[in-house]
Amino acid sequence: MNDFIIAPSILSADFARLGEEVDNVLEAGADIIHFDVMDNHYVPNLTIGPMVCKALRKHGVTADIDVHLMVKPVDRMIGDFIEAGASIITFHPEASEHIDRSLQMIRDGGCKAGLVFNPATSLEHLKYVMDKIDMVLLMSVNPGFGGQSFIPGTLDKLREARALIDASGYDIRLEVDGGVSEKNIAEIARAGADTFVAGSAIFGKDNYKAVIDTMRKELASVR
Ligand SMILES: O=C(CO)[C@H](O)[C@H](O)COP(=O)(O)O
Ligand SMILES: [Fe+2]
Repeated sequence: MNDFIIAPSILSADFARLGEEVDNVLEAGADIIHFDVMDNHYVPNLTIGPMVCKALRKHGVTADIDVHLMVKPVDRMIGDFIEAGASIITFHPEASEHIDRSLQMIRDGGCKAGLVFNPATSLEHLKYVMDKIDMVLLMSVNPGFGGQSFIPGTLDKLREARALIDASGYDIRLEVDGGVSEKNIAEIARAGADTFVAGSAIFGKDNYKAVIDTMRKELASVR
């Protein structure tokens, strides 16, 4: 995998041509696929579930599928997404009664596990589960919709999360999700992120490769 990972969010893809959209964005240079699951309960929107993940695998997608669960309760969906071929499963601490157990379920199922922090959610939980996570995902918008603006306070929070991860000594990726584009990706990387979710910035353009190439060029100026 690249040092920096670009993870297009299929939330902004054309759902009527999803397999083709995923093929195209991977062909254009994306590293992994970000898969947003919303339940109209934990967040005020409704998207796609494990059947769609399974269908993408059946379609021939071999890239990692990064499943971002915005559902409450979360445990039942963890099992279903493991079975559906997810590679990474992240969830919000507010959506689990037993965070440690939910993380363990994900790893026991052979997937990488991560916790997602909303813009106003403290990173406090992290220190108790550093040995059980592979990914920290910081939301840079309030979850539920694509196409929102990046919340600038996320940069300080990224620096805080980066310091905690580095001090832990564990191999944990730091992902950022919401309002990421070729315009701000370098600044976000300088704050400590290494994995970048981008939905509208990529799928909103005609030429996915041109956007991803520009993002890589911007990232190359950081490290
Ligand atoms: O989790 C999400 C929203 O809850 C999406 O992944 C995120 O919003 C990506 O979309 P965009 O890049 O357009 O902001
Ligand atoms: Fe997401």
